[in-house]
Amino acid sequence: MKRALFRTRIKFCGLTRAGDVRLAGELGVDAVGLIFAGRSPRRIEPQAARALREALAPLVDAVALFMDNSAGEVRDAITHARPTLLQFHGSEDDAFCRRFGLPYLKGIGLKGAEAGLSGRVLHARYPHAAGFVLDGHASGQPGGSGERVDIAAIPDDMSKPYVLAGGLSADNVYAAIRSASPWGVDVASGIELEPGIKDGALMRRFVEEVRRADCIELGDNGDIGECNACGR
Ligand SMILES: O=C(O)c1ccccc1NCC(=O)[C@H](O)[C@H](O)COP(=O)(O)O
Repeated sequence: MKRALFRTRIKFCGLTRAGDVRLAGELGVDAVGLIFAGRSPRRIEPQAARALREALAPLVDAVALFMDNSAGEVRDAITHARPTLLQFHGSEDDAFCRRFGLPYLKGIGLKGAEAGLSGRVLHARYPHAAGFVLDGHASGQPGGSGERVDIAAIPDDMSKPYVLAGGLSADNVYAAIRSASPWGVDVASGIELEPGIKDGALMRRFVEEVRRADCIELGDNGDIGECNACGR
């Protein structure tokens, strides 16, 4: 695949402070994840989400993340956070995920019960998903654990966009993008001091490494060429 002008999307997940949301926007991150899953140490209350939403720059997506929340909880979060995208990480089915009238991503744990599922099966199971978050943890487990995603476990027949997640950091995201060419990358613990408390320097380095990976132009034969923009 020729990657000239390709831009890997970046999602920072589990933000709890308005300053972190502002910095994410300034760094050019595409989406920030606000977590409403009961099992998350990064969980925020819907009322707190309102302030975070107001700190978000224009043209940056707010993603509301759930894991087996009730429909009432999802609606309440939507009212306060006004997300542009939903992300479901539990055993929700397609009918549940689509009933809120917003595009959604389905989180899939690449270990355990969902390991080995083909892209065809995932697309048939979640026909209305806008895309998938392919995560390093076991299915049924919460994300944000820093468990490293196994690139070899990614189904090779994904036709919808997928966001790669699980144990990514500034130290490994370059290699992950180069080997998997995902639509986007998602990170929670790899840019944190502690759950929900992001670190500005780690956030910045993560973005720089994604940009560096995008800068490399791969020819049709997989050869690495020079970046048109910076000549490196
Ligand atoms: O991050 C959480 O606390 C979380 C809890 C419950 C369900 C999903 C959760 N996060 C999902 C994400 O999108 C994370 O960013 C993704 O799992 C990557 O996390 P990490 O390995 O820490 O970078």
